[in-house]
Amino acid sequence: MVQSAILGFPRMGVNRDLKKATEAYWGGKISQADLLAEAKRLRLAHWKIQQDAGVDVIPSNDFALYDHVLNHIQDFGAVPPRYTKDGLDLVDQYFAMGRGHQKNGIDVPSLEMVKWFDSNYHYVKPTLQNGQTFKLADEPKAVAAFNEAKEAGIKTRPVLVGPVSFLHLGKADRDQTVDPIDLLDALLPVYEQLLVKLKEAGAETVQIDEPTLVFDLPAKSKAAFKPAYEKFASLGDKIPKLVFTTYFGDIVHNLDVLPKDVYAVHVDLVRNPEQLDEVIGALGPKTILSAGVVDGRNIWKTNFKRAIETVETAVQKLGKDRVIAATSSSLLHTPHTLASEKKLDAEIADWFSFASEKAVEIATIAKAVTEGPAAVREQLEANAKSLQARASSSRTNDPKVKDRQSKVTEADYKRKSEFPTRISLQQKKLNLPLFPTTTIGSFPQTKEIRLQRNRFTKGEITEAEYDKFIEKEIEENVKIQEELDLDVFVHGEPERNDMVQFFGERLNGYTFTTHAWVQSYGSRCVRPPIIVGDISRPAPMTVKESKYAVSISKKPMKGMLTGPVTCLRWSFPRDDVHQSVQAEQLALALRDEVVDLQNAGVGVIQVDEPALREGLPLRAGKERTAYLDWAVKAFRLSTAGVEDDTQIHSHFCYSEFQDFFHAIAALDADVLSIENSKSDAKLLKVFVDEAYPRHIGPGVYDIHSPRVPSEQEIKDRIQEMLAHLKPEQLWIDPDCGLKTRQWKETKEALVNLVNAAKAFRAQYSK
Ligand SMILES: Nc1nc2c(c(=O)[nH]1)N[C@@H](CNc1ccc(C(=O)N[C@@H](CCC(=O)N[C@@H](CCC(=O)N[C@@H](CCC(=O)O)C(=O)O)C(=O)O)C(=O)O)cc1)CN2
Ligand code: MET
Ligand SMILES: [Zn+2]
Repeated sequence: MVQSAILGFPRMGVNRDLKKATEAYWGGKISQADLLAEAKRLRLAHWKIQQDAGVDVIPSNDFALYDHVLNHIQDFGAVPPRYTKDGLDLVDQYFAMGRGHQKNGIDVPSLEMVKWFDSNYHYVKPTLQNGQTFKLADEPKAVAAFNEAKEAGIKTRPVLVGPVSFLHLGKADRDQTVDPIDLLDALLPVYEQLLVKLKEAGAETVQIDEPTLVFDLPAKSKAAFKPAYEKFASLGDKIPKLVFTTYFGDIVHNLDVLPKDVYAVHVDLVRNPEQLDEVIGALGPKTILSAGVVDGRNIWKTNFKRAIETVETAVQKLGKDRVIAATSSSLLHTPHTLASEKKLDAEIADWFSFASEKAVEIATIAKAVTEGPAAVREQLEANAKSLQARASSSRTNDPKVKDRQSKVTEADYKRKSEFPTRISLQQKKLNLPLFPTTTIGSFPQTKEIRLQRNRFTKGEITEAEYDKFIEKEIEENVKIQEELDLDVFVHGEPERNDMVQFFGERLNGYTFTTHAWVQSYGSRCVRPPIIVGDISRPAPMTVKESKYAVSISKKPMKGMLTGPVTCLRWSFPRDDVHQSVQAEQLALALRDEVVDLQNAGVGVIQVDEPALREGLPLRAGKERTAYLDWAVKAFRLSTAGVEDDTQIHSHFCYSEFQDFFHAIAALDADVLSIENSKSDAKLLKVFVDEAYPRHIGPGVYDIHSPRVPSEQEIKDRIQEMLAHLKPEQLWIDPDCGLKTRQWKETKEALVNLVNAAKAFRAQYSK
C-alpha cells in the first residue's frame, strides 16, 4: 500500500499557544515546568490531529521551543562556551542562544539567526569552534519526543537534521577559522549514538533532513554525503531505517551523491515535478520514493487529480510498496487550521487548505492510489469542484490592472537624474550632518497599541477614536526622537499590525485572515495575507499618518513602505499567475503611494525590501537571473516616480550580499540600510570591492535581542565600518525596526547610538 506521510507540523498551536507560553516564561509569569507542560500538551494535540486525519507516518521531534536547528545544537553539545560558563540550566541556556540573556550579571548576545532556505522562517546558525567536539545530550529531545508519543499510543517517525546539512548550514564562531564541514568525522559518532538510542526506543524509521542537497554545493560539502551515509549504512539494523529527505528544490544536479542504500528518499515534487523520472532512475534497487505532492509552503487546496497522477507515475515504475505520498516539506510554513477562519468569504475559503486540512489531503491521496479512486470519490469530486470554481471566479481578474501593466515603459524604471545630482539636491533640502542617525521604521509595538487595535478591530472603539490614539502615539514617538536627537525621524509605524499584512489589508486583490499565523522565528509569528487576484490600490494607505508626522516634527520625517517583492514574498502568493506579474502589480500600487507621500511633503521615503534576498532562487543560473531582473524592476518601478530631491531609502535585514551585490546596486536607492551587526563587517567588503557610490547604513546593533549595546561597542562597529566605507557615505542606524523591543532598552540603545555617532562627527569635522 501507498502510505501517507507528513514531514513536520506547525508548532504554535491553534491559538498561538506556544508563543504565549514562551513569552510568559520569559516575562517571569509562568514557571519552567508550566512551559514544558504546555509544550507537551501541544505536541500531543498535533499528533492527534494527524492521527485523526488518517495519516500513516506522523513526525516527532519536529517540535521546538524556539527553533529545531537550535535543538540540535544543544543536543549535540555544540553550544559555544560563552553560553555554558554561567551555569544556566538547559532551558535558559537554550533561550540564551536563541535570544540572548542579560540578567543577574550575565550578558551574552544571541547566536546568529538566518533565513531557512527561501522561506520566511529563521533558524539559529550552528556556530562552531576550531577543534569543536560534540557530545550527545543525556536526554536527547528526539528520543524524549518519540517516547512521549509512544506513551500516548502514537507511533512516530523522528525527524533529524542530517549531519551534512547541520554542518553546511553552520559557520565558524567569531575569530575561529574552522570550516564546519571538516568536523564531519567528529560529528558522526553523535548521530550514531542518537540513532541507536532511537532504535532501542522502538523507532523503525527516521526522517533525516538533508535539504542542502538542493543547493549548488561546494565540492567539500558535496563530498561529505558519501562517507556520512556509508557510515550509517554500515550500522545496519542497529539504527532505524533512514528516509533521506530533501525539499525546496530539485536534486538532479546532485544525484551522483544520493545515497543508494537508504530506506527511502524524499523529494519535493510540488516545486520540481520534473525531477521525478531522474530521481527514480537514481534510487537504489530497494529504495522507496517519498513523493512530496502536498505543498508545505502555500495554502491553496491541492489539485488531487494532479497529485494522484504524480504518485501513480511513481507507482507504475516502483510498485505500491515502494512509494510514499507526502507533504512537499514540513507544514511549518502553513497556518494551523482553516477552521479558525470565521470571517473569510465562503467562496474564497473553499480554495484554501491549511496544515490540518493538508493532513486530510495527504491521507486522501494515499488512499486514492492504494484503494482506487472509488474509495474517495466524494472527496475527489468536491476537490475538482473547488478548483473549477476558483479557476472561473471573476474575483481573480481585473482588466484595469492588466491594462495599466501593458502600458509600463522603460522610462518608468528610471529616476530623473543620476545619483550625484540627486544627492546634492537632497542634501540642500535636508541639510544633514556627517554620520546622520536614523532608525529603520518601527518603534515598540506596545501592549497598549495592540490592545487598542484589537478593540478597534472588534468594533469596541470607533475609527475616530483609534485614529486619535495613533496620532498620540506618533506624537510621543516624535518627542522621543527629539529628545534622543536623532537626525531623520520616523513616525514609528504604530498603526501597522505587520509590515506586509497592513498593506495586504489595504489593497484590492488580497484577502486576509484572523488566525492564520505562521512562525517566523522564536515566538514571533506573521499572518501572511493571501493574494487571490489582480492587485490595485483603492486609496492612499500611509499618507494620513506620515503627513501628520511631518506636520509635528522639526526634523526630516521618513515615510515608510514595504516594497513590492517583500509584499509578494511574505504573502501567500497566487499559484495561477507568475510571481513577476504579481510583483509588477504591487509595484504600480506602491508607485502611486510613493508619489502621494512626496506630494504630501514627505521628503525621505524608505521602501523596505528585506525579502528580496530570500527570494533569490537557491541555485545560480537562468532562474536566478530572471528573478533578479523582475525583482529589481519591480523595486525601481515602485520608487522611480519621484523628483530628484526626494530621497529614496531601502532596507535589507538579511546579509549574505556577496552573491547579490549587483542587484542591490541596481536598485539605485539613494540610501541603503542593511543588517550587519552579526556578520563581522566582512559583508561590507563587497561594498568596497565594488566601489559602491551611494549612501549606506550598516546596522550597528542587533535588534532581535533585548540586550543593550554599549556606546563603546557601537563605536567599535563604526570604526570597523570606516575601514571599508567613506565617512560621507555612512549612516548610523540599528539593524532593523524596533517593533519587537520594549521602550526601556530601545531608548538606552539609541542614546548610545546617537552618542557614538556624535563622537565620530566631532572627530571628523575637526
Ligand atoms: N511579515 C513579516 N515577515 C518578517 C518580518 C516582519 O516584520 N513581517 N520581519 C522579519 C522578522 N520576523 C518578524 C516576524 C514577526 C514579528 C512580530 O512582531 N510579530 C508579532 C505579531 C505582529 C502582528 O501581526 N500583530 C497584530 C496582532 C497582535 C496580537 O497578537 N493581538 C492579540 C490581541 C491584542 C493583545 O492583547 O495583545 C491577538 O490577536 O490575540 C497587531 O499588532 O495588531 C508577534 O508575533 O507577536 C516580528 C518580526 C522577517 N520576516
Ligand atoms: N520598516 C520596517 C520596520 O522597521 C522594516 C522591517 S524589515 C523586517 O519594522
Ligand atoms: Zn529589517
